[in-house]
Order: sequence, then C-alpha cells, then structure tokens
Amino acid sequence: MKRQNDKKHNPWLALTIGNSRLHWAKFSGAKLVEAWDTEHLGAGDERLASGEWKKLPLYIASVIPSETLFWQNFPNVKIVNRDQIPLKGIYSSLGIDRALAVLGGGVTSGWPILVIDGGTALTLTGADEQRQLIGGAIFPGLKLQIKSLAQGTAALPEIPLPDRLPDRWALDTKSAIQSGIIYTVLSGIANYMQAWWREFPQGQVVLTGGDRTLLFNYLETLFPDLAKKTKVDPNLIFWGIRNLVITH
Ligand SMILES: Nc1ncnc2c1ncn2[C@@H]1O[C@H](COP(=O)(O)OP(=O)(O)OP(=O)(O)O)[C@@H](O)[C@H]1O
Ligand SMILES: CC(C)(CO)[C@@H](O)C(=O)NCCC(=O)O
Ligand SMILES: [K+]
Repeated sequence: MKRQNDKKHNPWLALTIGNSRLHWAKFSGAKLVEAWDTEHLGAGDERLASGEWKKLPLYIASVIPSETLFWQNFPNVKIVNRDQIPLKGIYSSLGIDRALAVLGGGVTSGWPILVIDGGTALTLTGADEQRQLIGGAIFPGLKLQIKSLAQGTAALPEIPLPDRLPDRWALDTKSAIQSGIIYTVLSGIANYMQAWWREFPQGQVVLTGGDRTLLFNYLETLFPDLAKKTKVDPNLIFWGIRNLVITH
C-alpha cells in the first residue's frame, strides 16, 4: 500500500463498512480530526459525494463485499486487504475489521492484545507479543440476539436494552429478555477475559464497537475487577488503518 508522509498533515478519509452501518473518520496526517457513522444508504455519504472531499484519499475496510464494489467507483479509493495487515497467522476468512481492530489496539495499547468488538456480531480477537494471531470467537451481538428472539417467536417483542445492569431475576417479559441476554453475554465475556489474563497476565483488553459503552457499564457493575483492567476505545479500526497509511 502506498504510504503518505505524516509530517505533511495531508487530509485523508477512512471508511469501515460494518454489517449495520458505515463508520467514517477524517484524518489530518496521523491526527483523527472527526469520526461519524452513517446508515447504509447505497447513495453514499453526502459530504463525500459533493465538494473537495471527493478528491481525498479514501481507505476502505469492508466486511460486505457487495458494498466494496459500490465505493470502488470513487476517484481516490484504496481498499484495505487482509494481506496488508502486519499480523502473523491470519486465516484466509478472518474479518478485515477484526484484523484491523487488533492491530489498532496493539499499536495504541500494546501487545499482547485482546479486542472485544460489540458490533452486529460480538467478536473477540487476540494477538500475542510477536503480533501472532492467537484466535478468538464470534457470537451474535446484543441487538441481534434481541432481534432473533423477536423474529423466531410469536410472543416475544423487540425490546430496548437498559443503560445500567438490570435485575437478574425478572418478573416481566421485557426484563426477562434483558436479563437473559445481558447476564449470559457478560458472564461469557468475563470467562474469556479470565482465560486471556491467565495466559497473558500482562495482556491488554480493549472494548470497541457500537455496544462498547453498554457492555462496559454492565461489566463495571457485575465484574468490577475485570472492568478496572479493561479499556474502551471506539476507534480501534481507524488506528489499524492509520498504521497502514502513515509512515512512522
Ligand atoms: N445508531 C445506531 N445504529 C445501529 N446500531 C447502534 C446504534 N447505536 C448503537 N448501536 C449498537 O451498535 C451495535 C452495532 O455495532 P457497530 O455499529 O459497531 O456494528 P457494525 O457497524 O455492524 O459493525 P460490525 O459489522 O463490524 O459488527 C448494535 O448491537 C447496536 O446495539
Ligand atoms: C464477524 C464479523 C461479521 C464481525 O464484523 C466480521 O469480522 C466477519 O465477517 N468475519 C469473517 C469471519 C471471521 O472473522 O472468522
Ligand atoms: K464490529
């Protein structure tokens, strides 16, 4: 990938295409100036479609191949691929978002690094001090669990999630769904964290993705000792892309 010189403060854009929405960042050299999310419109981001932004270098990391094709028509697009990621042991179908988030977490927080991405899918991805992929796990994210219950049953409604940890023992349907999803997801995550720190006592753990704040709030109440050692950073994938783009 063509690198650009950090010192010039050249503007550039990063776009992450996730399963629920698009995540954008505007950089000036190595500095993240602004980050924002948009829906999957098909028509693209309005700010990009008009004006001088259209000419900026746009680095795209996508987990949806059909969407990548659409953006390829823009004038200065560079697609980020798995083989550009400086990590060892990447498998051929590993999500580019997971590879970039673990790289971005490692270069900002240090190695070994475990990234927990609370997105459409909830993923865990670890890499060791040698930047070797340890592996991870994938399961349905919070919203997807709620949706799948509502879609697969007659009586269960699609409910919102509370900002704070609810009671474990629920006496109505809404609270029962909230409890079931939140307590099982959090004990699952805690179990992975404990296994991670047994193997890598000096390892980092960073939470990212659209559900990071909710997950961290629940974690703080249920597992305060684990929460104390856990960082939250919404921009891991962008730090990963920056690491590929900027010469140090
Ligand atoms: N405005 C929003 N739109 C969609 N999801 C949101 C929003 N705000 C918070 N979320 C939460 O974010 C989660 C989706 O996370 P994120 O936006 O990181 O996913 P994504 O873009 O689809 O990425 P990926 O495909 O990599 O999981 C959902 O579970 C949802 O609860
Ligand atoms: C798991 C998701 C959907 C998370 O966004 C994405 O990283 C993906 O499509 N991954 C491919 C499968 C894998 O990472 O093993
Ligand atoms: K994600």
